Amino acid sequence: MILTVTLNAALDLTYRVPRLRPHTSHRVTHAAERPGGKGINVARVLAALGHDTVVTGFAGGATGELLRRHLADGSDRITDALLPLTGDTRRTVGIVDESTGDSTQLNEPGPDVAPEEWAAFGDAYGRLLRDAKAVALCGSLPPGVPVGAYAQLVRAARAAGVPVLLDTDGEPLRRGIAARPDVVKPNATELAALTGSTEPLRAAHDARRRGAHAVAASLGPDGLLALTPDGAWRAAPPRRLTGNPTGAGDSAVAGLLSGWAEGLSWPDRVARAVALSAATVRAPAAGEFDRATYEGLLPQVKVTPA
Ligand SMILES: O=P(O)(O)OC[C@H]1O[C@](O)(CO)[C@@H](O)[C@H]1O
Repeated sequence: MILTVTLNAALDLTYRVPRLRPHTSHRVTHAAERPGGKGINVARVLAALGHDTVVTGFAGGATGELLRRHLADGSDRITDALLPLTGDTRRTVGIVDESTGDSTQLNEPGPDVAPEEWAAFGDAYGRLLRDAKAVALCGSLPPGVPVGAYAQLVRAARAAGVPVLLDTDGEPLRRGIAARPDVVKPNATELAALTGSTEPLRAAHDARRRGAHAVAASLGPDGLLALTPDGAWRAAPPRRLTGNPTGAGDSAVAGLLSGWAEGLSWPDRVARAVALSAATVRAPAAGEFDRATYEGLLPQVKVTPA
């Protein structure tokens, strides 16, 4: 199975409004809620691609219970190995402006995690790694989890011989990358903040020097840049697609991981990541992908040496 870790899971709420105007009140035309947080989004896409997928992390309180009930309804085909927590799982709110398609995201910080809850996670994670053929560590850290948590989880995966992908930002990324993950998947802003360079290829070289074996940087509508031990590639969709980009980076992670698990070459992995990202932007619900768009775009993704 493929394991995804979401330490700061969320119940994602999406509100659609005809036009978003700050300082005014809005009538919501459509509201949706679903289990979220980056690793859960990755898992949903992996499962839709036919991979046996397990999610772990934390879920607590009434919101955590609701999130787990959604997972248990089976529609996402994900196995729930989330650990209980005393605190209440956070919510995130995405507001989609129907006049432009743009979305505005509000992410709560998340519940406090006690030292004994974090220690219990370390034990459970070690057990889950025994059956994992790859692991993705995704998203922000909730309060109480040490800032070096991802470095610790990367080291544990490497010690267990399980390939590990890291998708986070800020200090947890800076520390995590030094633990030598197989792949990091920052977006352009996160990569620039890490390295101080806004030129993606130069920044990716810097990220590799900091410890990542491979860097796959998502560049929004411009696609993806991969700098790997096998070579460097840019992958771009055939045209700019408009829509809701929430979860597009998570779909890219699923594309990279599923491609790795199926033994695809790096150029084929990045093509899949870009097609899945673009198909997520086009899907009506945030964090899902439109399969027809994905299948139509995949052969049209242009992969060129970088
Ligand atoms: O963990 P964070 O970085 O706060 O991001 C979480 C949020 O990002 C998303 O995963 C989209 O990438 C949402 O589902 C939402 O839960």
